[in-house]
Amino acid sequence: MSFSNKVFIVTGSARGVGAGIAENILQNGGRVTISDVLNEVGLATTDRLAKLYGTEKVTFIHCDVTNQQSFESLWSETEKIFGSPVQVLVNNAGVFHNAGWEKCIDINLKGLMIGNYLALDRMGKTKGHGLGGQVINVASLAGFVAGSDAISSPYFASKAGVISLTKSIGNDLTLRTEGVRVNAICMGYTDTGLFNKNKQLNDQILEEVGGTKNLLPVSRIVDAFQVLMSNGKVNGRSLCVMANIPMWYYPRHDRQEIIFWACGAKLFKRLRPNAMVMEPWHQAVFFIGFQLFLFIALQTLWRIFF
Ligand SMILES: NC(=O)C1=CN([C@@H]2O[C@H](COP(=O)(O)OP(=O)(O)OC[C@H]3O[C@@H](n4cnc5c(N)ncnc54)[C@H](O)[C@@H]3O)[C@@H](O)[C@H]2O)C=CC1
Ligand SMILES: CCCCCC(=O)/C=C/[C@H]1C=CC(=O)[C@@H]1CCCCCCC(=O)O
Repeated sequence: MSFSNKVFIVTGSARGVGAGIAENILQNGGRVTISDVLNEVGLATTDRLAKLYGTEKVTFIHCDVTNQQSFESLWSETEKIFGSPVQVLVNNAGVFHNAGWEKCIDINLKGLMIGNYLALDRMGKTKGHGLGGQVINVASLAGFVAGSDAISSPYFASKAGVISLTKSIGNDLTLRTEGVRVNAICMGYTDTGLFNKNKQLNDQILEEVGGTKNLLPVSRIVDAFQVLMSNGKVNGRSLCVMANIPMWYYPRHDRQEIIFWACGAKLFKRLRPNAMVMEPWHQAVFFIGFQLFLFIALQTLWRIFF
């Protein structure tokens, strides 16, 4: 997809996934601000990319995403340097739980909230340049599942928050009134530099996923970014990326699931009028029963019509 001079901001892009996305933007003719708290690494990445794609296409601005003022000046400086409005924000900056739980929540969730609201303010029709735009939040599959210990729980909780934020802020009303779409990328373990830093964690993760062949290369996250950029319609969705299988969209409206279980609880009330709670094993029986019912109903229909 050609980005023909479109202006992008990618947070936490000194290295890893963010740097991969920034390079892809340049390869496709866009202009990008690389931003990070790591000045030295950020400047080195920017230098390397400037040599390949032109100094007028890429710049580095220091930004700590947890700081509103820092984020605001990142946005204003970018527009000043490139002389055009920002049209896409990639909220990629993130840390893992080893940074400490408060930092993890601050950077992964609060930082993204600052970014999302700022994007609505600056790109939206109400207060901003009015051209609309896109926000891509880098979440994780960790946002859908449970971690296996208390230590990693802030990371899982922060990413669940990002998925929820994406669903809620990426709603039809906001899209109509502001012209801004908000989606997320939820990937599994990805082979960024990080994997060489902590041998114990590396070994644990590699065992969990079944070897390096099941780690995602950064290029697959770049592909996911391209998918979201080329799809002009999706909003509030999480694009899930796992190794060796196609990507898929997690639906925004998980109301169906709530309705399913509410129907289950209603039926359960008929069987056990005084029960206060439908226990997990009741739910399992209901779920299996429902599948059986569907199977028998479909078989009967098949027999009638064919
Ligand atoms: N590597 C993996 O297995 C996975 C990573 N992710 C997510 O992908 C994103 C990128 O991660 P990686 O590239 O793997 O890690 P990374 O550590 O290479 O890159 C993250 C960048 O964010 C920057 N950063 C940290 N705190 C910041 C702050 N307050 N303000 C601005 N920048 C800040 C770091 O300096 C770093 O350059 C993160 O949000 C991470 O949670 C999601 C799923 C899997
Ligand atoms: C199905 C979970 C996918 C998680 C993908 C992800 O975001 C991974 C990030 C990890 C890379 C290095 C880390 O420190 C991150 C978190 C690792 C959590 C592992 C903890 C073990 C567990 O609770 O399962």
